[in-house]
Amino acid sequence: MDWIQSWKTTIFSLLKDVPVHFRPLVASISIDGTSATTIIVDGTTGEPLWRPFLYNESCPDALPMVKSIAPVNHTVCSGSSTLCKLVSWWNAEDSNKKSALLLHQADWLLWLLHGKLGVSDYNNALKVGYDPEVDSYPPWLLAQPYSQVLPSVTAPGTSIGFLKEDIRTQFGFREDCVVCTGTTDSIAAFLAARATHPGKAVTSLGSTLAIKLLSTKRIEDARFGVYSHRLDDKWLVGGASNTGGAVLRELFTDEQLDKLSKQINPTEASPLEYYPLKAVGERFPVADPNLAPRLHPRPESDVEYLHGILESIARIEAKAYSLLKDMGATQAEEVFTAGGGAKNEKWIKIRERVLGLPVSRAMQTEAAFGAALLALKGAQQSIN
Ligand SMILES: Nc1ncnc2c1ncn2[C@@H]1O[C@H](COP(=O)(O)OP(=O)(O)O)[C@@H](O)[C@H]1O
Ligand SMILES: O=C(CO)[C@H](O)[C@H](O)COP(=O)(O)O
Repeated sequence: MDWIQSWKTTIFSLLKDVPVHFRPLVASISIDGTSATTIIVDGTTGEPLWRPFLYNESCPDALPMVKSIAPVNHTVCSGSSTLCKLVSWWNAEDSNKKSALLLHQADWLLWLLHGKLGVSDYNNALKVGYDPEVDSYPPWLLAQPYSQVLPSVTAPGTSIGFLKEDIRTQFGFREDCVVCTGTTDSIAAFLAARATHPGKAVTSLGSTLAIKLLSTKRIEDARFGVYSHRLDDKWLVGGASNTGGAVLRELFTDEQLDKLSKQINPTEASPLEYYPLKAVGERFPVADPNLAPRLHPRPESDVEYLHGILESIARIEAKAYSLLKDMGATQAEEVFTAGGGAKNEKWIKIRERVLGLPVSRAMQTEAAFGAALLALKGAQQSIN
């Protein structure tokens, strides 16, 4: 799969999808990307020097070196962190090091639109080691030879520059349309839900299960895959599990999910205990690269099977919130749901029972809505 080409094709086809009469009204653009999806590019041309490292790829070869330089249990101390990907590339590659530049997926796509290489945001940069609290890369990271490839970092939703002239004229966007720094996919989903008070949380039930709880306290512990993203003056505490919709999609079509779910009685607990994963390895609430998927025994009834899987995913979610509480985060009091799983009303009822918290579908379940809110913020800053 040529990921780079497919992402590029997608971004331009999305621009084409904007109705022609709306294009002159677009004041700003921002993008959210999959967190820790990492692209090493040539710092002059922006062309990738290597295939992209996807968010769920692990680079265990780099872990001992990363652990030897980073503080104990820092977020980068996980095989799938952006820093492990960078170190793994750095150790394997002999040429091109001098001209290399690291970008996250959102940074690279935004670059296609604004043309200024080397800009990121403090959400995407968290997993490469950026410290959003002091707003800089830490000294232990800057002391490394590969620190030269790190991008500059600004707050999400900061205007970077105008939409490139050739794109603007080709598609008919306005002259002063600005392109703003973005964020990660699950933070965008949190923003879309418009949850602004500590204690409010968003669970994104997309391909994976990502949890974000608004907290006044920052928590980070790689032993459990827990980290905190900065959200203005507060913290989005949470993590991402490898369980989620991608496992469901391997077993059922979306139509089957819809039909079978309708037959589930959500008030009854399923006795089936699974750990639904697509492959070996879990990140949160247990960080265990060797955790095996558990999807057996499979009952004859598909309704019972799906009930067991949805209930098991809900148990993982409950364990995650309970872990955050034990670690001192602001206590979760309400959970909004985003992503493709948010439309499943029966699952919401199951989760409400298992979590012991009010659970509802977010008003906006698309992460893209959160990215649009960041674009709005950037546009407002440009005007002021
Ligand atoms: N009715 C449903 N109940 C539960 N999950 C669903 C349902 N319909 C779709 N899904 C899941 O939603 C996922 C897609 O959600 P989406 O937010 O688009 O994912 P991504 O994280 O890839 O952007 C699929 O993996 C699919 O299994
Ligand atoms: O698994 C994911 C990719 O779909 C999660 O959304 C992602 O890992 C969450 O990361 P972050 O908390 O940095 O946004």
